[in-house]
Amino acid sequence: MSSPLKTVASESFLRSLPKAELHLHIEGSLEPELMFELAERNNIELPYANVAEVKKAYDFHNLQSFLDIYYRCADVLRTEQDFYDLTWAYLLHCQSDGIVHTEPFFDPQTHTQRGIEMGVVVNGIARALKDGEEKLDISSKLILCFLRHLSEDDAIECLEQAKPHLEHIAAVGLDSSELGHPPEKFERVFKMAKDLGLKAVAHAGEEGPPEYIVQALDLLHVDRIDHGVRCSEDDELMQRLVKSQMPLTVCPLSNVRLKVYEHMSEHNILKLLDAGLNVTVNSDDPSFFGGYLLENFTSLAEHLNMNEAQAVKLAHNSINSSFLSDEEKQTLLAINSND
Ligand SMILES: Nc1ncnc2[nH]cnc12
Ligand SMILES: [Zn+2]
Repeated sequence: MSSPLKTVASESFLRSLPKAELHLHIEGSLEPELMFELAERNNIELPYANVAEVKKAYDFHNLQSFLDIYYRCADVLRTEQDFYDLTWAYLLHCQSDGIVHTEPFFDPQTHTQRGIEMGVVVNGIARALKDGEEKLDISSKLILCFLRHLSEDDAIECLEQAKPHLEHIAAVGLDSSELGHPPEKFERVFKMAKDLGLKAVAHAGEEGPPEYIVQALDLLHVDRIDHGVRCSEDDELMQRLVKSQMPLTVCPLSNVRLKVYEHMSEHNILKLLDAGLNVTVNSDDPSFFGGYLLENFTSLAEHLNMNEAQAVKLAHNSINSSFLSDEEKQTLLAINSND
């Protein structure tokens, strides 16, 4: 039997496992301290007096109550250097958590709608990711997400604006308010993205029903499902996910903070793993949800009695489910087995 990880040693063991992060909104890694720094730099008045007040406001009752604050906070991001600083700060967290590869999301429409050009956003993030590769040995692929509360025509325009920057973009994704905005709304734009050679992912089954997961698979032809935890309500879908080994990028702390589950002890991630699904652990919006990747892992050890074998499997799944080449995956997995 694999030993449980509920010991002081668990954190250093979990840190030492090479891991990939596949579900991280770069705007969701904006720490309140950096938010105040950028507000001052850009002469912006924030609706909060200090960091403590910001943290007090991070008391969410569902996805929408979070998104309302999240989009407001992103207003401090104005220049290429702001996007660089945001991304670099996240990469330093990757380094301390043992993340060897990351595939961050960014939400261009949140910025272009405010008059910030696509190039400012992409170039700032991409420059930091390049430095991450060169200085921290952390590889990366960038994912452009469409905001699903906006129209498909807006998403098509966003894809058009991204065309000069495709050398920096590996995939498209779909995020924001899920209920009432099913994947079928974005069938055309996902087809256009795939025709450009991009991979595809979509948030589905976070707050939305299992049917949204089925639509993401059948209509958007995604390569991964983001969240997907509500798949457990549909036996046929569960069997399909096991058979296809479609990756699910699960975000435990996020799900508890947004009340998908009342408490971590109720989370289904290890049940999905033990049922044979290809699940991974991710932090989603770590600055808003109280923890980066390592804290998501330690929380599973603490509240769900995750054992060593489960932790190793989750870490392997993350690397295997990335958009790296098979050869690159093997190199990272070899670090694992040499430990
Ligand atoms: N958890 C989440 N779900 C949907 N959209 C998001 N944008 C940022 N975080 C998100
Ligand atoms: Zn997300």
